[in-house]
Amino acid sequence: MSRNLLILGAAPSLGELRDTLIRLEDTIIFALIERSQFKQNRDIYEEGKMSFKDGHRGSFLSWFLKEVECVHARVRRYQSPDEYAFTDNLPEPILPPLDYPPVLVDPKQININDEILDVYINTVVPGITDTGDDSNYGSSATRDIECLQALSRRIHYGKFVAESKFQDPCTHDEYVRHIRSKNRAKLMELLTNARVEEQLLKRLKAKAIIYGQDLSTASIDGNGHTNGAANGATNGTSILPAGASTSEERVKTRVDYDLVVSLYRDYVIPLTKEVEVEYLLHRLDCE
Ligand SMILES: O=C(O)C(=O)C[C@]1(C(=O)O)C=C[C@@H](O)C=C1
Repeated sequence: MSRNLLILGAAPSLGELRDTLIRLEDTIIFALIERSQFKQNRDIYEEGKMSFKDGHRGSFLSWFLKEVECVHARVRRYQSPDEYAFTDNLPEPILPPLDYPPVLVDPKQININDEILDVYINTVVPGITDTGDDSNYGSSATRDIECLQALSRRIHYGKFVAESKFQDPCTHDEYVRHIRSKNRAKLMELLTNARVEEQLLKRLKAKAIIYGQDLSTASIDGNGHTNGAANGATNGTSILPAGASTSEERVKTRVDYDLVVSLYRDYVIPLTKEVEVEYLLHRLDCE
């Protein structure tokens, strides 16, 4: 069960924060599946490919992001300490501020959305889509924004995780020592939990296989179990498709599950850890 920041209070536990990270896995997998139905549509990411009547200079995606983020800023999305905008100079909210519990020290100082955008456009999109152009620019960019917002939220959640680890009496003094000596490597070592990462990647693969199945050609019995689906559907008890007997056999899913796993292994987890280290390095600035 995960609850939002207003309900979690001033000291969310590491368990509660990890629950949110687990729920965000679902959001990210479904967002990737949604984007993968459209072609790569490279032109939407390239500056100068389209001209804008309002004088915008930049890619179609950057135009769309700015418009969407302006609306979201007006309803105070970026006042939430776990929401980070990709564009600058956003308008003030039309709603009064909410009273978020002060969990983080200087919550908005670190924002690595430029890095996330770069990985997303140059690695994720080419990985999950077929090359080519199907003219679905608005639909593709809408899905891109959903993917980017979910990835950004997940990765910047590292600040909350870092704060919780910093507050833990068992490791507090060690964190303070490494922060004072600005020892990034030691901080990285201390905050890393290899077992949690390993479990996460296993769970993610299972989810990507299950959520990614195309059940449109499957016959489904009264208990919701699928039988002999053409496209990687399960036999009800196993996450493997009917006919696939070993975990080595490839399952055809709407988004390549190995790609989802490598996205997390090579980018999402390392970037979250980068945010954690950066946050910790500034943790004592105001004390
Ligand atoms: O759960 C944690 O302890 C985290 O710091 C989050 C996270 C992750 O990105 O999923 C990052 C570092 C740890 O090694 C394990 C997992």
